[in-house]
Amino acid sequence: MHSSVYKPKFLQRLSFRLARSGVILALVVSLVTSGYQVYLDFQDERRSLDNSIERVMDASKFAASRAVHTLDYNLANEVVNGMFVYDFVTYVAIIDELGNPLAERSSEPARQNAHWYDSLISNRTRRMETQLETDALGSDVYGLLRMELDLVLAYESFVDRALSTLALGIGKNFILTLLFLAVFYRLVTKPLTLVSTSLDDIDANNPDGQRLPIPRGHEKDELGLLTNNINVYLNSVEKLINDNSRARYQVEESYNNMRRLIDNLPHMIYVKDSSGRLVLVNKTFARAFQLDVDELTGEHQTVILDHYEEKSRELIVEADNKVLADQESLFIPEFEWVDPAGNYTAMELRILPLEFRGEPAILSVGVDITERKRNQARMQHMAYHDPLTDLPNRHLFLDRLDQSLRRAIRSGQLGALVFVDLDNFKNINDSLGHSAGDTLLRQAAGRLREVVRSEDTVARLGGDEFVICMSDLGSDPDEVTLLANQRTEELHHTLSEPFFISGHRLLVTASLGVALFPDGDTSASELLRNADTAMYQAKARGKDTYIQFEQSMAEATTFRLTMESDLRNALDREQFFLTYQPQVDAATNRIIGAEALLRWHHPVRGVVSPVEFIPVLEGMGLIVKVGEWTLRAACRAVRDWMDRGLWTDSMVLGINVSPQQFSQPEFFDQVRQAIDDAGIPARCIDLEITEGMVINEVEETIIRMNQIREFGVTFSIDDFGTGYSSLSYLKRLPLDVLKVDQSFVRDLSTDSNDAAIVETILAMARHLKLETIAEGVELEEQLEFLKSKGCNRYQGYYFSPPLRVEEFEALLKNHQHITETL
Ligand SMILES: Nc1nc2c(ncn2[C@@H]2O[C@H](COP(=O)(O)O[C@H]3[C@@H](O)[C@H](n4cnc5c(=O)[nH]c(N)nc54)O[C@@H]3COP(=O)(O)O)[C@@H](O)[C@H]2O)c(=O)[nH]1
Repeated sequence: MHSSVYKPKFLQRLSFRLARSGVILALVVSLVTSGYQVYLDFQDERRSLDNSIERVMDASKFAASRAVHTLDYNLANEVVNGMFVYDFVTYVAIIDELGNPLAERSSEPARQNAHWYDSLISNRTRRMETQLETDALGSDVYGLLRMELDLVLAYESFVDRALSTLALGIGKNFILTLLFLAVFYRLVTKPLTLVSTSLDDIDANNPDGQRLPIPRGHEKDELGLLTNNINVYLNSVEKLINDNSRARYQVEESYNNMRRLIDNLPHMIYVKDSSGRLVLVNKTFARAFQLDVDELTGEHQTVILDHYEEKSRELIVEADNKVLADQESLFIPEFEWVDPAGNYTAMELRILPLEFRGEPAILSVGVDITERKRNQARMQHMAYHDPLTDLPNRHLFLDRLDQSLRRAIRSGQLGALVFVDLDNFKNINDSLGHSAGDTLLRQAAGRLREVVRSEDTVARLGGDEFVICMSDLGSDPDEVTLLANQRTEELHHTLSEPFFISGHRLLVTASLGVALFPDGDTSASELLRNADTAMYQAKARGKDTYIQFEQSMAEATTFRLTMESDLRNALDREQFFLTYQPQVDAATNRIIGAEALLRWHHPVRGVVSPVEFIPVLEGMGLIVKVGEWTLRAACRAVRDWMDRGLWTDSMVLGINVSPQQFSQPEFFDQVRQAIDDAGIPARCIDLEITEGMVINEVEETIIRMNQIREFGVTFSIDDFGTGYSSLSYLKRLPLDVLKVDQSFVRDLSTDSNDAAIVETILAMARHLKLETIAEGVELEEQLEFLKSKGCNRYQGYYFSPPLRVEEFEALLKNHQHITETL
């Protein structure tokens, strides 16, 4: 484990310390055991010495007693000499009762060897005496037998032996200790050092699978167990390190993901500590201050607070403090700040209590709601304004009118409401297209706005209908009437000025209705209806004029509303029926086909003209359903006539198609279905379209017409010459027949212009290889003129008015029969 492992010096090594202790212990043990052994030997030695001396003394005592008793000096000397049996006897004397030696002898000094321990013995000589008695009872003592011993000599061999014993003991223990140490070194110290060295080679911070080898022969002992345990510990360490690094990786990954997430959020996210220091900010937040995340992190919030409005700043600091104190989140729905570029930004802020790195903090999430607010304002504007002209819409207008009405009632100041409807706007829309129509409406709105005062309200109700509310015109009804008419005249006039749209100079007229207010307890919406009624009256009186509302006019409006209501049920109640106007070939006088013309049988009013109800149906959008009914009814009639031999497959029935009907995506399917269901040849059907329908979205119209023509149906262009269409359009259309409008035919004989127009139309048709049918032929002169100009087909009262089905069938029967027999 590298640097963490301590390498002991020799003197600190376990083996040395064990050796040192072993040696000391061996010495002590040896000394104690050997000393004890010497002590025991010494006791034996002393006992043995005493016994020997005693024996010598006892053996010599009798003879010594006799020598004293008999004063036998020779005997005494013999006894004394005889007692020198041991080397260590240094002096023997037999002393009489007077204390005089009878015989005595000392050993020779030469025998007394010097020893290293001589000086240790303080009393080297030991004296032993026994009394010499005359009888065995010892009652009569008359001398002494004295003997002196040299203890050094006496114990000389013992000392040698004891020293040997000691030396042997110590030596033996010492050698044993050394042997034990060698074994200990081999069995413990060496493998321990090996384990320690191996451990040192392992990086504790990254064991990387390295483990300690178990020293050979130690697999089953404590060392093996220790090594195993260390390896188990290393396993745990490695697992811990792996877990730790995995956890660290996961923490880092989570942090990076969190960072990526918050940096890519469009919201401003920042965390402040309790002192107001920004400890975490995301990119959106930093970017708002034109700074990097790193530049802002760690800064005090004053850096950003400087950008806030005074009020917003106080609001935020207060909110932050409250969140910190209450530990509850707070929501600030709106506050403003100025970005470094000086733009005002509206923000929505959510502040939440948080613990950041163990410290109380606050998390703020700011959402830029500037765009949302702008959108809300835009939506609010859209909800109350007309998207085309940006004028107030019906909703807002009624609101303002209501306010003006109330004000007028309070103040007694009268006002006027003007209802404007452009005349024949539909024609412009149909012939020049919707975008031209839209431009016209925008321009008309602009002109109306220019004419009125700033306090007046101009609104668009929809289509070509505009309304103007003019308040505070005065308190005198006559003067106000005059002024209102004058202002209305100005409005009328401004709209009659030519409009220039898409290269066209358009002259547009308008019909206007005026209603003064207050008018009794008339409400705002009733006022609007009154002005509308007056406008309808202006239309009814030939358009291009203005009329002031009178109570009697209300009936006309009621009439129109009633018609709408009646028309809603007319289809279900089977009140519609078709009339058929024959189309004739002037050369052969044969009926070559017919035009199906719709009629409405009103239960009260009787048969109502399509001139009256078709615009209403178109206005209601009901024309699509009714047109489909007409298509099916006409095809069924042809089927019926063919079955009855009244109709040949060379005859063609013309069916009028309204623009709304034609623009339906499902129109093609409706036509094919009606023809298939009836089981008639498609060439028996001719669809009459108008110029306006064609000019609007030409490409799309051509595609549709071709699709239908491929099926076999033919196309006629109706009312040609009355719209804004040009030859270039006509050239591109997949047409079969051109119908000359009855308005040109009507005055053929009297109006040379009309005659020239008809002639031109016929020449154009010839050039484009189109069949021609003249409409509204009532007189022979008209027919003759048309024939002379090459138009042989005609339709008109001259031959027959539109007929009910049974009349038409009778005509078919009789007329074809007559012409065939001719
Ligand atoms: N979208 C649909 N429009 C339809 C349908 N049926 C009719 N119409 C259109 O209504 C307009 C008025 O039609 P109507 O009152 O039927 O008048 C037609 C004829 O009666 C009239 N006519 C025919 N000959 C003469 C005549 O000699 N003199 C005279 N004064 N009038 C005559 O002309 C009308 C036919 O016109 P056109 O369709 O242009 O050929 C009219 O515009 C119809 O188109 C319908 O089902 N759908």
